Amino acid sequence: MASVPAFAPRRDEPVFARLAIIGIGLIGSSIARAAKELNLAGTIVLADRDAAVRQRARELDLGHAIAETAAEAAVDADHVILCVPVGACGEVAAEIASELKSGAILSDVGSVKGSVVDAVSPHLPEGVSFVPAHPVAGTENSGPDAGFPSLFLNRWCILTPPEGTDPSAIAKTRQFWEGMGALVEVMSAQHHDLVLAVTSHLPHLIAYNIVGTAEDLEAVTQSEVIKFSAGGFRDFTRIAASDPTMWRDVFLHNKEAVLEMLGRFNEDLALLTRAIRYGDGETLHKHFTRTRAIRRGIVALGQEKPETEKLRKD
Ligand SMILES: NC(=O)C1=CN([C@@H]2O[C@H](COP(=O)(O)OP(=O)(O)OC[C@H]3O[C@@H](n4cnc5c(N)ncnc54)[C@H](O)[C@@H]3O)[C@@H](O)[C@H]2O)C=CC1
Ligand SMILES: O=C(O)C(=O)Cc1ccc(O)cc1
Repeated sequence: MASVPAFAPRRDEPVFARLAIIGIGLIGSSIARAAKELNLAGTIVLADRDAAVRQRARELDLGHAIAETAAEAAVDADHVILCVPVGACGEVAAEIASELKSGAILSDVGSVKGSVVDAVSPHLPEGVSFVPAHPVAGTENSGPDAGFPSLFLNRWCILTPPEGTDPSAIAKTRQFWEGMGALVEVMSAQHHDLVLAVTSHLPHLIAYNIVGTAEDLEAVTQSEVIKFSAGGFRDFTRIAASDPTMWRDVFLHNKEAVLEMLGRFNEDLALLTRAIRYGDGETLHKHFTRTRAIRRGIVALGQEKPETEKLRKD
């Protein structure tokens, strides 16, 4: 029987001899699946603080071993990736610090970078490099069953190494993410947090808000909000189903940038509100023409429907 071709080239030699993944949710389990399938790491050890998640990871045969603790998983690892909510990165770094070997590269996948750098850096032992990463790829689902190996294919992964980070550690981390099919870009943590506040964090907040507003209305209109929900509202409900712990942490840890973007958003919304109130069709038409061109530009770049959407299991 012919074997199923891998979604990305399988490596002859792994990038890392030993990879440790702490947090076996959507992102951690996707990395484990991709790294195993594509031979990006010789040995993959996973850990999670939740015993039920560890048990499920064993059943799913994720990686090569499931450790009881994060510290145990970190022993002798060349690359350790924190795949836990942003607010937990500091405490996990403290837990594993004494086990990190000299020359190891510590990384994470948090959706916010500045606060993770601040929380992790004080625990970094001598000789260990920290290369924070953010794969800009995900879904509204969480847990070890939600992951899939092609999640990062053709998606951006942003690295935000603090100044003075060993260039070879950055190069290795880049190689690892490119090995999973990601497109890698390097920028400062501060710039990352500002850009992501408008492209990812604010849209999630808007979705959480509108779905809540609609449900409040539902009491008045019985089931009509759900019954007649058109594409737009349905898309919002998908986003609003995203993990509450993860998103609580994102907003608490990217507070300044999100508040800045929310301020601008409210000002622009006030302009549109005014145009509707005073029947200013020209303003509305001009605005909608501008946003349509933005969408069409994204489609032309081929980024509106990533390959992962077609490959993902629903
Ligand atoms: N969900 C998404 O679409 C994306 C998420 N991210 C980031 O990836 C990280 C993980 O997110 P998901 O995989 O979606 O979350 P998830 O909820 O699917 O998995 C997180 C796992 O971490 C474990 N965990 C929590 N605290 C821990 C601790 N102190 N020690 C050990 N394990 C712990 C949980 O038990 C859970 O199994 C977050 O920082 C998030 O911001 C990044 C890109 C996309
Ligand atoms: O499901 C979606 O539409 C997402 O936007 C997924 C996502 C969530 C958080 C991130 O930091 C990156 C990507």
